[in-house]
Amino acid sequence: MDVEELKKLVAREALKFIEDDMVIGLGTGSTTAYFIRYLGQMIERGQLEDVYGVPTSHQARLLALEHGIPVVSLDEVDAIDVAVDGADEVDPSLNLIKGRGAALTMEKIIEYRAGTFVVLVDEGKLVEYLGKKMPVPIEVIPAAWKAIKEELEIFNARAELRMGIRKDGPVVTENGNFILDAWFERIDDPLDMEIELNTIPGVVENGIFADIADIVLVGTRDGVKRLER
Ligand SMILES: O=C[C@H](O)[C@H](O)[C@H](O)COP(=O)(O)O
Repeated sequence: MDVEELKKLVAREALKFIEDDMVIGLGTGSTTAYFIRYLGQMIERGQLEDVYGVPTSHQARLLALEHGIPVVSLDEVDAIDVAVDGADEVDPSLNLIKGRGAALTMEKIIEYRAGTFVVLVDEGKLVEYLGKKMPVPIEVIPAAWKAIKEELEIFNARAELRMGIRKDGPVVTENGNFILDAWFERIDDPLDMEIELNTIPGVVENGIFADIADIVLVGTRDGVKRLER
C-alpha cells in the first residue's frame, strides 16, 4: 500500500466519528482532502443529514463546496462537535506539528474548540520527539519576520522564510502574514515551547499543537491503528 492509500484508509475510518446534526471542523491538506470528499459522498447518498462544515482554509472551503457539504463560519456556530485534520509529525503523547500548508492559525482556532479532534496520519509521521523530521511553521507579522528569525536563535532554532512556489517572493498566509519554518534540534517539552514561541512579539501562532489531539488514526500496512490520549 502506498502513502496515498494509507491516507484514504484513515480518511474513511474518520467517517465513523461523524453523525447527523454535527458541526465538523474541516482541516487542510492532502489527507483531509480525502475525508472531505468521502463526507460529501455520504451526504449525497443520504447517509448523513444536517451536517455542517467549518473550514480551516480556502482549500477546505472550496473542497467542501465542490463535494456538497454545507459550509458555515466559526462565528455562526455555537460549538464544533468534531474536527478532522492531518499533521506533519505526531509524538508518543500525541503532540503535533502542523502547518505545512500554512493554515495552522485557523486550524488551531477551530481544532482547539472541537469536542473531539481526530488526527489523520500515515505511520511515517510518528516520531519519538517533535522536530525530528519537520520544522515548526510559525506565522508572523511580515514586518517582524527578520527580527523573529534572529530571536529564534535563542531557542537554538534555525529559521527560514518560506518562499512561494509558482509565486515570486514569500508565501503569504490567508491572514496576510509570512511563515518562518523553524528547525529545532529536538523539542522536549512541546507545551512549553508552544507557549514560549507565542510570547515573541510579532508571532501570530505556531505549528506546535500540544495536548489538543484526542484521537490519532494512523494508516499502517496492517490497517488503521487508533491512538488515544
Ligand atoms: O497547514 C496545513 C496542515 O497543518 C496540514 O494538515 C498538515 O500539513 C498535513 O497535511 P497532509 O495531510 O497533506 O500531509
